[in-house]
Amino acid sequence: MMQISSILERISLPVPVGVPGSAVPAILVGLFVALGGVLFGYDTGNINGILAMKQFRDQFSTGFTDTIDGQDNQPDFTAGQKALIVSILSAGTFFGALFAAPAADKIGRRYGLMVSCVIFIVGALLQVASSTIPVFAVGRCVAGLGVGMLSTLVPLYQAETAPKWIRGAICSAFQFAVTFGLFLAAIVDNATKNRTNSGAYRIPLAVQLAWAVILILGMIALPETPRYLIKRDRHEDAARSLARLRRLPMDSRYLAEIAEIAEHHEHELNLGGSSYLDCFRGSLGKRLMTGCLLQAFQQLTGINFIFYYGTSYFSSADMGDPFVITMITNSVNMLATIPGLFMIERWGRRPLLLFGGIGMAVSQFLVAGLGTGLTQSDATNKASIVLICLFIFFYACSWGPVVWVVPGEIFSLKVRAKSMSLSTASNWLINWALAYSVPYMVGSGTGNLNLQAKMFFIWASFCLLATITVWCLVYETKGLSLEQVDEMYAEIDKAWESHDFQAAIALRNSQRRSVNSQAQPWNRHSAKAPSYSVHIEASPSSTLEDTERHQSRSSRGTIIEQEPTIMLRQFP
Ligand SMILES: OC[C@H]1O[C@](O)(CO)[C@@H](O)[C@@H]1O
Repeated sequence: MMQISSILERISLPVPVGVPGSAVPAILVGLFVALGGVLFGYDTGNINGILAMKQFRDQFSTGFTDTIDGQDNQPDFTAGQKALIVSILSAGTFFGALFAAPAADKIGRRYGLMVSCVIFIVGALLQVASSTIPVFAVGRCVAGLGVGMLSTLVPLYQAETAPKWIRGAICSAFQFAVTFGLFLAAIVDNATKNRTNSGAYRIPLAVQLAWAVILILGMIALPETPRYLIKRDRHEDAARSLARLRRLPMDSRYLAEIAEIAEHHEHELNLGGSSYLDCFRGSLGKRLMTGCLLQAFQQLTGINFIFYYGTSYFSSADMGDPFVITMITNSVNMLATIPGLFMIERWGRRPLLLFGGIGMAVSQFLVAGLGTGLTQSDATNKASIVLICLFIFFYACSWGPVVWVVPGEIFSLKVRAKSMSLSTASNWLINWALAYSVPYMVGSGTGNLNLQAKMFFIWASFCLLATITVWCLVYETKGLSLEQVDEMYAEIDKAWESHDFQAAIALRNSQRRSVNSQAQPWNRHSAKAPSYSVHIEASPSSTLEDTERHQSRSSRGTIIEQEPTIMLRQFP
């Protein structure tokens, strides 16, 4: 950890001028918890290879046989058994995502993450120990609960600890970890598949325990998020946590950020409650719709058609060695996430989603056109594979990561965990529905639609719909603090005008920087670390008008904000 920290110190990060403290601890913390993404990717990815392993089929088959690799009467699973084994995980993840909110609000983001890992470990152990389908399925469902919780809690933890100027990249690291997990699962499955004992499937299943144990051990040392601590009225602990994350002394005047967050939270609570019902009201409802639609459309892009069913699709379409193609698609997926980490901070969330949506739609329309309009040849197959890789590229640098970033940024602290968990649950719901129905849509034979390459017309159309949704609903959150995002939703009615708010904030920040550069650090000579209590100069019934008292608007609608009256009172 120390070494990574000194390496990062040497890498010259383009830290904005005037940002106090160091970003390194928060970056390391954000990257570390992204390990939850490896668990996610590995767990969802390894079943593909395990189901195909001879040792696994011999052990778990209940008597159904099939012709496999040219050999008759091989033990196998019925379609129903396969559907159960594969989709039971998504059922667990869906409920896990929903359960994450009460856990995050009651015991905290940090303990919530630890509990998710413990649940995951129980599920993984059940799978390793199992020798029948029912026990294996229960193990997958329990592990799914853990993965579902993690997929809500990791982006939540990252969003609440990251400095605003690099929050997008840090939260995107979660998706990079997911793709790395998928890639690793393919490699481990391939490495053990020819073993002649139960190690063939038990080793890949046991490997996932390692990620969970490492995550728990790390979480023991990491801080709770300052925003959760504020939510629980533990302002002094919040200041301590922020001081650790920004490497600031406890007497730094920059810890006044705590008071700003607390004041803002108080203000938001005065505007309305924090129940599940409140998540659906007013601008919070609009934000929930944004989060849920983004997560749902991420699955409707058809990405898991490639990652869950790609192997069988490529072999049935006779496109070459399916294992090689799977390795290629996995590598493109992982590598193309890297430019996404930079683009999200350079371009912003909205342009990147629009770019990715259009790119995915065009490439998939072309795959569909090639697959249905022309007679299949070696050349058309190769062209299809290139276009599928292009689709994965557009997905991996945009919709893959951004969809985990935006929900972490758009919700008010009071309902953040609840709204994020509902958004994430939408992702898993559609994931499950597609995992279940796609085999019937592509498959041939009675009862199946035999759509084959026509499937890509469906995915491409969803990509177009997704792009329109982004245009109408997604506000640009790049560079804003989570509290400024709330202000933006209060001020700006139309998503496509959110850019104006960005410009106003940029102006305000540059004015602040010039003031800060002349100011003396608050309480610089204090020998003892002070304790804080937040004193807000507003009546309990304060509403939006209080905020507006501190703001004046120019005739063109630009907000010019004067400093709010926030006092950090020092305990004796
Ligand atoms: O990278 C592909 C993977 O990314 C996800 O969409 C999550 O963001 C998974 O459902 C998918 O398997």
